[in-house]
Amino acid sequence: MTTLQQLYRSSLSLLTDLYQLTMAYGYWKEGIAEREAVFHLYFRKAPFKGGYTVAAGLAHAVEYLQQLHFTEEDLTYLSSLRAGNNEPLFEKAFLDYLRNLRFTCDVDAIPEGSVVFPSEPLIRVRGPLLQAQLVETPLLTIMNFQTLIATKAARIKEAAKDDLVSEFGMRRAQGIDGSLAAARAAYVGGVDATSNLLAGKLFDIPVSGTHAHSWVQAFESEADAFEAYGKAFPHDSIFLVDTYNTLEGVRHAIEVAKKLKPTGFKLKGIRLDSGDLTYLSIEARKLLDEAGMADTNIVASNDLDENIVSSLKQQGARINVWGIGTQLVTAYDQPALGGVYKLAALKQENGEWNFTLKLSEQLEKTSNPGIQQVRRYYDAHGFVADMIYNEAAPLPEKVLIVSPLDSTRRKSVPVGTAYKDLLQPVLAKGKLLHELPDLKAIRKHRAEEIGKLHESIRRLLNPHAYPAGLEASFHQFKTDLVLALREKGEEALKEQQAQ
Ligand SMILES: Nc1ncnc2c1ncn2[C@@H]1O[C@H](COP(=O)(O)OP(=O)(O)OP(=O)(O)O)[C@@H](O)[C@H]1O
Ligand SMILES: O=P(O)(O)OC[C@H]1O[C@H](OP(=O)(O)OP(=O)(O)O)[C@H](O)[C@@H]1O
Ligand SMILES: O=C(O)c1cccnc1
Repeated sequence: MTTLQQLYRSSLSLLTDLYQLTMAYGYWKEGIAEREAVFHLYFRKAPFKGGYTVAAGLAHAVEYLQQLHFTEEDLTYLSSLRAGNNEPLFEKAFLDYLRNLRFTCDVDAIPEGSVVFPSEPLIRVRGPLLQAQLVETPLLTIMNFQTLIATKAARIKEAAKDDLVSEFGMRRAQGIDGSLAAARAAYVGGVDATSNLLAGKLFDIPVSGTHAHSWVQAFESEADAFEAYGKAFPHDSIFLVDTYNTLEGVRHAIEVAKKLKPTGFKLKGIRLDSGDLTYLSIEARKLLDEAGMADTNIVASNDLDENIVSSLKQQGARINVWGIGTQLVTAYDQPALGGVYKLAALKQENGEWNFTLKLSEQLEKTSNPGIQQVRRYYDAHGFVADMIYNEAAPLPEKVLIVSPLDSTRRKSVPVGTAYKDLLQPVLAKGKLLHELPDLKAIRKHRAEEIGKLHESIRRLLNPHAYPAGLEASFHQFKTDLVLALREKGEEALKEQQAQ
């Protein structure tokens, strides 16, 4: 059973918006359900005002697509839905069509853990219009959240550098799935462990933890509480020292560690959870070092995020393990990625492609037409530029990349620069082409990818913009299409006004 099925039930096919089903019904009635279509999933802006984004969620997206089928229970529910006139919303023959429906599209995707930039398709779905449309909402649910959290985690790891980071967020997460998906995505993004046991089991993530204030409160004294915990966990104790007075707490931890030492006890760490974390960690470090406990870790928690971690490190805090919850799993400062899934090409009856786009007054909201691919140029130092191009059109030899938001910003790439195309085939006619990498491999990939970005793009505050844009002839094609559509709109308006 896949992890999604373990978590929920055999069919997730109703986990979508009603309008996906009403459009599916409409396509079916129009006789265009099987028309070949191409959709792309992409986002418009890097989250957290950052310079890069970490793609995550693909394994779950693929699991979802592969399980797509409507069970009898699903169909019974759909048959119970009523239209305005109280007739069934969907006719029976359509439900019979859904009963036999399986996902048979081609899916190309950028591997999980890759760094990605606005407008780049993370997933491209090509196949029957009805199917490719139907999966919009769940694909977005999965990819938007995991990509957001993986990016937040990467930023936290950027701040924490070589220190260990543990994800502590379950209690503050957006519901049950929020906590599990966040734990997975945070691990993709670079945190080292989670306190969430089910996430540990399902996704094979290392689990770690300390104890709560209630443990200390449950005993006569703080020292009694530490001693009891120490006896139960002689090799794994991290004492939370701030229930009453932090530095007193550190002294009690040291006394207990000394008392239990003859039994083989070794204090793994102390945790600070309030107060001035710089001052307290420096003082705690002194006390521990004086007691010959230089390898006892100092863990900190308390509403931390990448900015506070960065600042604490700059202030000289002696913390070497970070427990991060709320800010990470809720992506507190930007709780949604805003990824979208747009139709970009549809085969006509004559077999030719019609490249389509969604117009918008805002340039950044006008979608890209065509069958898109992302080409990443790189040199010995790392990534140089990304170019989105239309696979269905010839590529000029001389590469010129145009910013999608400002066509006066252009970058030319010398002929012969090394490149790779980022979208890779994952499903062919709905069948998995090869096993997807496990989380450890995804993490390794993420670390390598971030390592290939220039420092100025990695920095947390006001990063430099990585050059990513549209191939110049593709940009021109899009501009012409936008102008033609606008003209058509204006003519229609004039006709309407003349009537
Ligand atoms: N030296 C520091 N520099 C910057 N931020 C810090 C520093 N020390 C702690 N913080 C952060 O300041 C924020 C505010 O902490 P706050 O004072 O509300 O907590 P507290 O009162 O010490 O703890 P609690 O309310 O849990 O008892 C927290 O996000 C904490 O991580
Ligand atoms: O602060 P976060 O990054 O979310 O990390 C998780 C928090 O959860 C626990 O707190 P608890 O539930 O006892 O609440 P409190 O410490 O905020 O009072 C723990 O002591 C951390 O402070
Ligand atoms: O193990 C911990 O210290 C922990 C776990 C969850 C939330 N806060 C702390």
